[in-house]
Amino acid sequence: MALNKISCRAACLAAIHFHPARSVHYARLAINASPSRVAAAGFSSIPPPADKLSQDERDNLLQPLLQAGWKMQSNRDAIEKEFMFKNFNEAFGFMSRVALLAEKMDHHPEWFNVYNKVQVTLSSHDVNGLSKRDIKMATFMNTLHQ
Ligand SMILES: C[C@H](O)[C@H](O)[C@H]1CNC2=NC(N)=NC(=O)C2=N1
Repeated sequence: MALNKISCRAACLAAIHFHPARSVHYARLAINASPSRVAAAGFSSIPPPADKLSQDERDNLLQPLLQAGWKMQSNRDAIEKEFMFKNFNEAFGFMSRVALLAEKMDHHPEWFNVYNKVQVTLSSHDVNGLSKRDIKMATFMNTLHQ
């Protein structure tokens, strides 16, 4: 039993090394173990991360946004856009409406406002890249600012 436990842990550690973000999932595959044996090896069960946009979703869902003023950031899997308004009041009203959606979605923009300008960056921190949550929020922002 002791050797079995050592080999089980070694397999788990190897799985973590190769793909930490999905360690429990790969650990279970690596040791071909039941949840109870994964738990016995010292791993709690965690859900896999919400999925990043697939290439197909980028081609179909992201493209319309890129044609509507959003740009891919050069150094990370994120999109950005600069919104200009007539005055601060309109800019802040935009931010207030987005803030309500952000709280409802539990998904928050990275943004910078000076007077009538709002610079927005969207990315999903939990998957370290773009997800459908970013598509939804960017689309909503575009409906507020035709
Ligand atoms: C604890 C809280 O639910 C999380 O940190 C939420 C908050 N807002 C978020 N916003 C964004 N853009 N990405 C996230 O992963 C995220 N996670």
